[in-house]
Amino acid sequence: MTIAIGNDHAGPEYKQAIMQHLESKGYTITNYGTDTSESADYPDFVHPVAKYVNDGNVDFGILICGTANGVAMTANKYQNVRAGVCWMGEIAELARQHNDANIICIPARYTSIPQAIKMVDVFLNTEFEGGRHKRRIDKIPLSC
Ligand SMILES: O=C(CO)[C@H](O)[C@H](O)[C@H](O)COP(=O)(O)O
Repeated sequence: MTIAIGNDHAGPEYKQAIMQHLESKGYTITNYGTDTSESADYPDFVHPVAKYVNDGNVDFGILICGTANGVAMTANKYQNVRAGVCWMGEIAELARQHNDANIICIPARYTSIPQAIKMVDVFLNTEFEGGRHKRRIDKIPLSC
């Protein structure tokens, strides 16, 4: 499974821990985030991650900023992206089961690294349920 990951200055440690965890499990990850705590602008790394997911070049994206709102807002500008803000395992599970989310957005300043890793594991290992949820996600894109 291939993954694109990105983060701003709020989350380099979270990104490193998630990458280390996933690489030890055999995932292929491309890193578009910053590796320092120097102030950075989240759209600069969200666009490459979201574009890769949007174009089907990777299976999933992982985005990290302080609240997760900025990265989610930016990523959801892309037609084929469904980016969900997640703060606990059950929300990450439902983001996949009900929303077919293809990017998980993690609020580094409001969750722990172990919790973030748990959410990512759940997210990557949960299938979309389809059915009524497929009908609903098909209504998300703007037709105008
Ligand atoms: O949470 C964020 C965007 O939704 C970002 O992580 C920003 O860093 C956040 O807005 C805080 O900004 P600051 O420059 O770290 O004060």
